[in-house]
Amino acid sequence: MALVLRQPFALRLGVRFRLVELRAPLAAGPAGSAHRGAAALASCGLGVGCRLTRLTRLARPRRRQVATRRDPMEAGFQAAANLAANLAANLAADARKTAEVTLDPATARCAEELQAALEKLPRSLAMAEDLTLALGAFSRMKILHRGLLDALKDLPRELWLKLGPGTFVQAVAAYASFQLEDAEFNQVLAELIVTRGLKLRGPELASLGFAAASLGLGRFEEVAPSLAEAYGEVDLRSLSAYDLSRSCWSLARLADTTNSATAAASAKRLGQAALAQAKRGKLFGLSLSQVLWALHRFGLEEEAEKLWQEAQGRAGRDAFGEKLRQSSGDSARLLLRMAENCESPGLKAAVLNAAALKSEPKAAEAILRQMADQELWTPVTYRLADRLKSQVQGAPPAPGLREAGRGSHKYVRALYSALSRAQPGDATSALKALERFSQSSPRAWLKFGAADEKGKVLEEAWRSVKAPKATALEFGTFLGYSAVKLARSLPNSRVVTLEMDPEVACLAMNFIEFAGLSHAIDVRIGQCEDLVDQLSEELTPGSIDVVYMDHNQMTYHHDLAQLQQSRLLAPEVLFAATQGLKPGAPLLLWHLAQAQKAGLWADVEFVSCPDCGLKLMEDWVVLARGGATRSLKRSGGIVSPAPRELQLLAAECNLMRWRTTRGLVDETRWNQFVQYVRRSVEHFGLTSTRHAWPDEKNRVAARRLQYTRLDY
Ligand SMILES: C[S@@+](CC[C@H](N)C(=O)[O-])C[C@H]1O[C@@H](n2cnc3c(N)ncnc32)[C@H](O)[C@@H]1O
Repeated sequence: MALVLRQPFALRLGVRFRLVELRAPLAAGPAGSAHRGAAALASCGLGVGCRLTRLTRLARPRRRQVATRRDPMEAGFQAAANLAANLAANLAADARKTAEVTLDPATARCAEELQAALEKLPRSLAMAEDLTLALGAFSRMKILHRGLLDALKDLPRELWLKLGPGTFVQAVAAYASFQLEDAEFNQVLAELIVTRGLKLRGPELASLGFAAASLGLGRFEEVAPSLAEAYGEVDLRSLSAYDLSRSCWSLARLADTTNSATAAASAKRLGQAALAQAKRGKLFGLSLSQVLWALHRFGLEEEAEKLWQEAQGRAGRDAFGEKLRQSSGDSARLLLRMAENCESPGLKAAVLNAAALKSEPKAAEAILRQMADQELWTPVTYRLADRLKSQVQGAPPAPGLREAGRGSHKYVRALYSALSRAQPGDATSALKALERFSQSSPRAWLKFGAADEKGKVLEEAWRSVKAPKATALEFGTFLGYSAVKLARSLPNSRVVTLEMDPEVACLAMNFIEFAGLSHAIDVRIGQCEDLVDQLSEELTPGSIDVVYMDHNQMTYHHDLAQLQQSRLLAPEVLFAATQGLKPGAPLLLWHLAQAQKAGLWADVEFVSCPDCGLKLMEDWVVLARGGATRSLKRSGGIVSPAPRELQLLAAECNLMRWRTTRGLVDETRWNQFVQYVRRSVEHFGLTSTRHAWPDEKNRVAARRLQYTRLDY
């Protein structure tokens, strides 16, 4: 059965895989009996029975009965798969810490045993079930196992069709959690979803829909209608708030939201069920923001408003972020509401300052008065009051609050450190103060992609832009450090900068006002993908002269493709991105190199620099200049998909990003990992084109480092 693509090929690059890292629940795979697994593994002669004793003792007994395989090879694979499930179960049960499981030699041995068994094992239904079990376990442990992924991809179609519905969903969900961009296999999965039919229980349907949306299967015409219909039939009372919200989100990602009555009707039902959950106090934060986002996409504004009224007391940052993006007109009112939930006085004052910055003068005056009553004026408020010629008597007296307050987050402390050390209106001293804060201790370190040597390379490139009144678009504002650098490097420019975290965006607005650049820098709150859609309605085609990306390396190439299709880019656009090697954006490197060969970019550079002042850490700044012979907007149809090795490498880079958030990757491991990324991309002809190291010896030493992989 051939599935029809919903979009022309040229548009396919724009299909998104966003939110998976943030929102993907780790696929819930089945788990077999630990004891059976141990016995089977011992009996098949792989020689690890004794090691298993320790591991199985840690595991919680699992209820699911798994038939023991007769064939010794099958039994060995089953045992290894059970072992993987036990390792993951220990993790889930909190019996062991993430670090232990990821770095544990037992995990490495289990991965090797699976690989060894896979190489010899004939494909059968039993094998496919065990494969699903093992892949689900590795997905939950956030460890990539290439052999398992390859085996899943190569499973014969008849086995896919024989898998029970639950196992099928688990297999697709586990695969999707790795975010591979394999268009060919996606087509196979899309076809299977449609062919097999969707008679599933509610939670299974939620998992499958989420996996399909994460993989971008909505591009295949039949997938969205099938899922929409299935959502329409399922008993929504069986869904938790979590499953309801991801179902709603998935449907909006998969379906053509402007032209599908079935999908809109299912979205409405899901929205009503979400409202019921909100009334019980069960829908908040990210889940709430997903439903709001989806209802808005379907044009179900009344439903979205009812839901917001019900749930806003428990909204959290994500939902406020989404609401702020949707209602640009009353952003000040929303920020005032958000400020009520800020515990630290420093953050509260910063959010109120941001509300005043977003208000008309009369409303801003009222906010300043409210802040004075609460003694929340900061140096930023004094600057703003000056600009507005406010009549309000500030409190505390000038210069105002310069301490973030006890228990404040590092980012808030960083802002206040700048407010207390730098000169108001002096961008250079403000930037220096942030740098000093970041360097003051390892715990204070902040990720500024445009600092140090990389900063010099970027500033030099920005200064070379010839457009007299350039418009620059930045992805990832954070505290506004690079936005200020951009605005300084491009005199008379307008910088639009995109930030998904509303509190962080408020801190940035404060920093920018303090640096005296509010007139030049416009901070927009929301997911960049949605904000770019909004910008393309607002700006004239060809109006963006500079793009700078420093947000999520996994999506750089999609975000660039979206910009190209939006026609917003000027023909001579300068595209710049940092973190090309750390954690790595192999797919962006591939796409740019391919597009340059196709004559879409006049010039592409990968500049090797030390990362953020760290001596042996290599990173690449990516620069691409327009002005080529072919129109940039056509690149989607010309650039060939990245080879599988690079797709897998991109997934590994993403897992390293995740491990960093768990404190699993120290500086030494990062130094080694980036060299592994460098060697891997060099196999595909992607090499650095120039070096900007203050000390060449360090670059040479860094390039000798070897990495022991955490993935398999
Ligand atoms: C490394 S920081 C940016 C640093 C900043 N450019 C600088 O040097 O000052 C990345 C920022 O991107 C934001 N971000 C990540 N993904 C995003 C997305 N999809 N849309 C908007 N912002 C995003 C994060 O919240 C974070 O604040």
